[in-house]
Amino acid sequence: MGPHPAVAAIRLAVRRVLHDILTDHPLGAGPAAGPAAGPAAGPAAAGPAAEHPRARPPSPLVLVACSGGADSMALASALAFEAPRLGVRAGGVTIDHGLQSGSDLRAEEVVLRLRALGLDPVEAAAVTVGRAGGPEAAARDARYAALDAAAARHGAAAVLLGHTRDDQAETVLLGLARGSGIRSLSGMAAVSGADGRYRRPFLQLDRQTARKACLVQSLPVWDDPHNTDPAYTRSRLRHEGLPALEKALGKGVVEALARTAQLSRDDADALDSWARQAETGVRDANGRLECAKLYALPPAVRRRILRRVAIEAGAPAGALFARHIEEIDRLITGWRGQGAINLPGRVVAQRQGGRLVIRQG
Ligand SMILES: Nc1ncnc2c1ncn2[C@@H]1O[C@H](COP(=O)(O)OP(=O)(O)OP(=O)(O)O)[C@@H](O)[C@H]1O
Repeated sequence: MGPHPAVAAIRLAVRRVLHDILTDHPLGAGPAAGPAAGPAAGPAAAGPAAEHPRARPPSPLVLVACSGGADSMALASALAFEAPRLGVRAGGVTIDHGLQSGSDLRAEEVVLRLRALGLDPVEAAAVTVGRAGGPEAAARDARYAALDAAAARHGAAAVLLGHTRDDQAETVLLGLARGSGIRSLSGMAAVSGADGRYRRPFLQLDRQTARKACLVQSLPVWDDPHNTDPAYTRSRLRHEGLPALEKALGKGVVEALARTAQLSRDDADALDSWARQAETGVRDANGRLECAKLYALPPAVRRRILRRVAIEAGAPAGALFARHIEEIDRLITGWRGQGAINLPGRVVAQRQGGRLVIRQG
């Protein structure tokens, strides 16, 4: 008898991503690279193949970022199962955000659970969460910095994250509510970070499947109290917003929102590339932006150019909002002699003799 359908689904999702990682990995290691954690697989086996023609390259290491919650425990269990079959080493990292008393003990517990699955290396990393951008953003920044550091320390080829289709739907709704265009509707990418380090195998999988997979494998999971705390926007969306939408629009809404993310991502990528190409055509011989040529572009392309130029001039991307870009845009499309526009990062935009000048003041 095969595994439970939920377990089969999580394993298949992870297997696909491991295949992608092996294809991208410079060593191109596959099953032929030998046992996952055999003597030839560790760092000791590293070294120029030319010096040791018979030495095998080390098999790539894939880490799972695990909070101990159902999604990432399911992910860890599927990685532990699939990795050795594909000649991949599998490890895990849990981050202690230090936001609740006893979080260090919980992190130690997660380490034990990951080791029990057969993962190696496994570590807990403690971080200090700042305040910038609000509690959720600050925790996320600290977490990714620590995951980056762990990946670099262990020479990991990839870090797997347990975001599900439900998380993706929530992210799309949060983007929609920000009102800042299709890039913010495109949610989380299946592959992101430096050199495509972060992979999200469960983006097409629903949260219930991950939970079920933990249940049938008797994996203990930890429910983060933040996930149900109404003080957090995402938690309110998860427990009030999405259920209300499902009630009004039907069960398929989560799937539709996740599909919207993919479609929006493709559209946003295409528009970004159009804007990159169009930018050279709107500059004069001295490299200055010509207002008449900008005017002739579709608004979506023009606004992308304006945003890029403002960031290049020193405006911090996170502080540059749609209303800033609209104001610059009015220098092109609604010109009535208005004065200079102040942007974040002491950047100033003004129109001078048919040219748009954006620079740090
Ligand atoms: N403390 C942590 N340590 C390591 N990885 C984490 C931690 N918190 C989150 N992650 C990673 O980020 C992913 C998304 O986390 P988030 O808390 O947004 O979603 P979640 O649906 O509650 O996930 P989970 O059920 O795994 O906790 C997790 O699945 C995990 O891969």
